[in-house]
Amino acid sequence: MDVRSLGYVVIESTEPKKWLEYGRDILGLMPATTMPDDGNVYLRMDERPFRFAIVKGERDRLRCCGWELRDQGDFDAALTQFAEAGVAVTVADDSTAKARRVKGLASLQDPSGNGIEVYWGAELDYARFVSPLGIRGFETGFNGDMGFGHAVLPASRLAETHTFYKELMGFGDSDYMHFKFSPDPDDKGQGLHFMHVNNPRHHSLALYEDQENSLGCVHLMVEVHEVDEVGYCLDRVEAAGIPVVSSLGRHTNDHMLSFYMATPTGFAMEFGTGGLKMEWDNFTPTVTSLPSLWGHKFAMPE
Ligand SMILES: Cc1ccc(O)c(O)c1CC[C@@H]1C(=O)CC[C@]2(C)C(=O)CC[C@@H]12
Ligand SMILES: [Fe+2]
Repeated sequence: MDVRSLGYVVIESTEPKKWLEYGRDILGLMPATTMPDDGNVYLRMDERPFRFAIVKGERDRLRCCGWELRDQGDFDAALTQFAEAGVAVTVADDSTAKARRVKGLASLQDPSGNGIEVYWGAELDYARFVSPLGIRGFETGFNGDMGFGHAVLPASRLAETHTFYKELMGFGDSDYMHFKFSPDPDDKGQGLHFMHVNNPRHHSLALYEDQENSLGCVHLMVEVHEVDEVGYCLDRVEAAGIPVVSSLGRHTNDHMLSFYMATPTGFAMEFGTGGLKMEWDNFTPTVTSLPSLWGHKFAMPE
């Protein structure tokens, strides 16, 4: 499978309006102008009609990640591969695909129960992207082909889930880390697989060994072009009294300069700049022992 990018996320929210305010006033995302007035919140960051869809529901959680395929041929081939692997897939009807602004759409789950959508034929929205906070744009590549950023998902079955993305969905390994927060010898710690798809972003997905997470997400990351935009965002977060989950720092593996904040859903949002653009042809996956070169003081996991 040749997954091109992490196209969007769908977030289930008891109060989508909170995400409208958070997305617009803190992140500087643009409320979509071309999406239906269906009570859901759609937020833009580039020429894609939306990157965040927030749908009203019973729970507060990440519902799924939307992974982009190149064309109908790749999409049909993916459906065949899922079927051969015995993975249950629901192919969306036309009106559901239209609601995502794509030509073809299917949904499934990874072995840890994280929601996945695969799609092809993404529509572009050429209504000019204007950040309500004057951000000059987000780092998403040409026509958004680097995806909106990355997602770190909980994986109660880490090894099986990693194999699923690697062997079935064709993701590549970027880096692996292992964390151990307690000296207890019975505590095996937690693994963290960083994985890339077919674009230069260092990782579009990370899988964090985690039994507890009921939010369906550890964090999402968005990237801006300029370091000052990270600083301005940090000022907005502090002024709004939003918890800073991790202080400013620079990651070892992708060189991202970022901080993390709470979102209305409870998982974190990483806001960063300066991530590496990788060439994968001659890349050998790494194992890294430290999350950051400097900074990134995390509020200890609850
Ligand atoms: C280590 C790292 C490299 C690149 C990233 O984009 C990135 O988000 C991270 C940090 C990931 C990781 C996390 O999200 C959950 C809380 C973790 C385990 C920590 O407490 C340190 C590293 C954190
Ligand atoms: Fe991250």
